[in-house]
Amino acid sequence: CWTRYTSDHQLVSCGGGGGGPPRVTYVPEALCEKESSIFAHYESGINFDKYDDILVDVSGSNPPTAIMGFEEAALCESLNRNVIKSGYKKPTPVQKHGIPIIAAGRDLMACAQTGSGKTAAFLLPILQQLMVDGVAASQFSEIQEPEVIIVAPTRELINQIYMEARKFAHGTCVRPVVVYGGISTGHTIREILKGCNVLCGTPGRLMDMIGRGKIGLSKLRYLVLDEADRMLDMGFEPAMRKLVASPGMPAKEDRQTLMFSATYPEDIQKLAADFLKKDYLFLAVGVVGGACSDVEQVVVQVTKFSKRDQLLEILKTTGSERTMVFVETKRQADFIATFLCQENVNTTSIHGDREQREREQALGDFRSGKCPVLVATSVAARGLDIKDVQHIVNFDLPNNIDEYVHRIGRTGRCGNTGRAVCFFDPEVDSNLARSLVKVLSGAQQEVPKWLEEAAFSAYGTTGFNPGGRTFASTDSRKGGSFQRDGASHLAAALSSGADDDEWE
Ligand SMILES: Nc1ncnc2c1ncn2[C@@H]1O[C@H](COP(=O)(O)OP(=O)(O)OP(=O)(O)O)[C@@H](O)[C@H]1O
Repeated sequence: CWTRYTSDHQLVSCGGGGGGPPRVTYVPEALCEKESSIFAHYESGINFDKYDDILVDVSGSNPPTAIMGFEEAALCESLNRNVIKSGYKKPTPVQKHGIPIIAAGRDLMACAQTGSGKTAAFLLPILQQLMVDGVAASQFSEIQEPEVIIVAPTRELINQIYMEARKFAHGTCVRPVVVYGGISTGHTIREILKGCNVLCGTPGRLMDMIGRGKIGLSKLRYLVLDEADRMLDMGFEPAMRKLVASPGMPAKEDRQTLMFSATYPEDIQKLAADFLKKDYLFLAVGVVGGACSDVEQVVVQVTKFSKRDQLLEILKTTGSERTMVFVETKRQADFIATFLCQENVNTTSIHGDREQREREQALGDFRSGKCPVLVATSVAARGLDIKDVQHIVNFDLPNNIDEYVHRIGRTGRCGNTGRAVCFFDPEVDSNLARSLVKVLSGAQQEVPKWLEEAAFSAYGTTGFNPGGRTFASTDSRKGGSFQRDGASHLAAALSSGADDDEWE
């Protein structure tokens, strides 16, 4: 029997009649155990120290004092060694504040710009606590009871988080395991049964493993939702509610729940509070939902007929520099990738209709530079941390501004700079004009006159204040100050087409 999420976000099953989807037999290649591979990293960029100038706001009662350096985190020797080998010299703001908050046992909803180190902000204090408590190296058992569950919306992202957990836990007794769809279930189960302290998973496969009785929840102490706003919107909210209601899952008072993202629509924040203890802390680094200011954003007016030629023009100037081209549908991804290959541009593509083997191959070829152009749907918009991505092209605009912020955040990471070109077709994109102007001005980017005009004519002038800076503090418990325009986020999620493939 099988259950899965359809492209329109419904959980369906075979109804007991068997005859489900074809059996997945893909087993990813074994990981390289060499330290040079485990700790491979890229250098932080010239703007890394500018992180210190970003305004930070922590709301909620009695927040602990921030740390200024990793030494103040009092990490145990092995963790400290791994932090050094990872090339981390100084914590980023979300780490300075997030690490002591988590170490103090508090629930947390944290918002910080793309590429600013949110993953280590939750992994380090969790691993530190497991080490302090002497969590035993788990051994073979028919049921594993992890202390930590981390969930993320896409397969590639959860795999990346797993790789980070494996890196920081290197040489310790803590064993992370990753589970996600598209790979052999038998392989997944075998990996779990070898021992599992930190379970990283996409919701579908995670619930499957819990349902099969391979994962018990009674020892769970930490539940982490990365890309939390995505994990709680229309697509995943039912799965998250099912997860926290699973037999054995400690009540929210008895576990620590941690949420991280670069964007937090207010309606999602309100909903997220259901999963958190009443006294959770809200950490905002910079403007909630703001774009990374290390990314130069350029908006180009196009027509649907001129886009392909304009893309080719751009790719002529980028040469072998790594470029991600975002499109809206899987069909469009195939179409544009084929077009670019025909034009002799080394291109690969990633989207939800490709087999997992192909998706991993595509990402590998892009990472290695074999294919410097990756055409992607929103499945690659969030979280992916790829060295030397210098350019983003939004060939099609997404249907909500948060997705745009995540997409352009694939460049300009960790203090490095990047460039994002966005094609704006007034025929189809005018509903995004106003929020685009806000994001551009919020990140001190030039706003083209024609776009400002499009924003005015699309929405009228009432309350439209593109230059108005709104500071971070937008904890919804304070009433919030970040004005979202147009339809609510939930409506935006609902309106996403049937070709939307972000649900794993
Ligand atoms: N303190 C640090 N010093 C140097 N590099 C760091 C530090 N913290 C994180 N990094 C590196 O910065 C990069 C971005 O980190 P990470 O992927 O955690 O960002 P993020 O905030 O989760 O981004 P996104 O919102 O896109 O998911 C990674 O390569 C990570 O190893």
